[in-house]
Formats: sequence, structure tokens, C-alpha cells
Amino acid sequence: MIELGVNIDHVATVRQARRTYEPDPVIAAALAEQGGADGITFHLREDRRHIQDRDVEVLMKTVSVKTNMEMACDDVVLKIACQLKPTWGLLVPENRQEVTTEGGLDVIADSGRIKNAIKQLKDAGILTSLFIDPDPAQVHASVELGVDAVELHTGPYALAKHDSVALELARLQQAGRTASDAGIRLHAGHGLNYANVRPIAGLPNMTEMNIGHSIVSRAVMVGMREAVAEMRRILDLAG
Ligand SMILES: CC(=O)[C@@H](O)[C@H](O)COP(=O)(O)O
Ligand SMILES: NCC(=O)COP(=O)(O)O
Repeated sequence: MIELGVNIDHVATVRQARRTYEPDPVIAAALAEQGGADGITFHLREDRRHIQDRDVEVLMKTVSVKTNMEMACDDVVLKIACQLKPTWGLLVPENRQEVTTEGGLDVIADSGRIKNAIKQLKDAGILTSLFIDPDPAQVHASVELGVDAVELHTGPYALAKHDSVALELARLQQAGRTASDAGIRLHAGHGLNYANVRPIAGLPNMTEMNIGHSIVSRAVMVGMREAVAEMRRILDLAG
């Protein structure tokens, strides 16, 4: 069965629009669990545009399923992660101008900084994953750094139109095979939704999918518990 990590960042985006107290991502996480989430994912960005330090502290006390904290290789955020000890730490690239995560980490070019972040997380007993483009060379570089998983960036696939969808899916299939052959746990995420998720769920050895924006968007209409349950049903049919 494919594990569903529900990313609640954009519940916090709505709250931060007014710098107020609601909607609370902590309550959203509890409802996501009731809807069938296997994990709760949250991204403590350097710019704190959505998830706040308070959210991470309370989530770590209230979430009863796996916790997956996303972060850049930023010393301040890494220190918070090592103090709070989420189940997983997913290292992602960040820049202040981005609307959302644009590409995967360049594990080859940035191996020193990434290696140091991995060591900090591992020393704190946190499982480590790298958010990478579906590129076999990046998969191999990730394996070299001794991480527990790679999360393939499905953004280009999600944005693809017409016949480029097949091309992007082929890239993900090849990178997925590389990860499986290397014996590393395979995750996927970014831009996945109720219409495009099944081919990704069908990739061999796909173990976990982290999905947020589309579930939160659906939750605005039907509620978080039902939005998660709907995605859960799709994954159960696919996996
Ligand atoms: C890495 C990834 O694709 C997401 O998990 C990330 O959280 C996106 O960043 P925003 O949540 O800021 O859009
Ligand atoms: N790592 C991907 C994630 O957590 C959710 O990304 P998205 O579904 O919000 O694009």
C-alpha cells in the first residue's frame, strides 16, 4: 500500500494571509489523520511564508502518524529539526523569490552542504530524504550520501501538456528504476492531484507520495477529512 503524506503548508498560507490564528494547520493535520493520512508533511521555510515555528512545535506534540519536516540546508531550521526530531527530514532547495519549490536539489554540485545537513539529521536520529529531479545521476549522488530515501520532483510531470506528459513520466520511471536498483526508498511529490496521481502511484516500488496543495484546495470545498479520504481511495486503487 502506498503511504500518503499530507502536506498542510497551504492551510497555513490561508492563515498567514491575515496573520491571524485560523485556519490552524495543527487541526488540519488531525483531520487529515482521520481521513487516512499515513504521514503529515510540513515545510518550515527560511522565509516563514506559511508554516511557523509554533506550528512545528505543536505538530510534533499532536501528530500520531509519521512526521515529515521539509527544510532547506539552513542552520537555524536544521537546529529546530534536530531539537524536535520528526520521523523524516526532507531536504529541499529554497529561494525567496520562488512561488513554490522550483527544482530538485543539485546533489552533485552542492554535495558538501547537503552532506553536512544529512549528518546533522542522522545524528539526531531522523530519517533523511532528498528532493531531487528525476535524474539517475542525482539518484546515484543521493545514494552516495547515504540517505534513507529520495523524493522525485513530479512538478514538471504535473505541469506537462499533451505528449510531453509521456516524456516526463518516462523520466520518472527511469529515475524510479535507478532508485529501486540502488535499493533506496522511493518517494514522489509536488503538484500531484486527483487527476494526475495514479500513473505516479503505479511506478514500481513507489512507497510514499507527499501531496499538499491539491488536497488543501479540495479541502476548502469538502473539508480536510473528506479531501484526504478521496485521495486515499485513489491511491488504494492504484497501489
Ligand atoms: C518540496 C515540495 O514540493 C513541497 O513539499 C514544498 O513544500 C513546496 O513549497 P511550498 O509549500 O512553499 O509551496
Ligand atoms: N514534497 C511535496 C509535498 O510535500 C507537497 O507538494 P504539493 O502537493 O503541495 O505541490
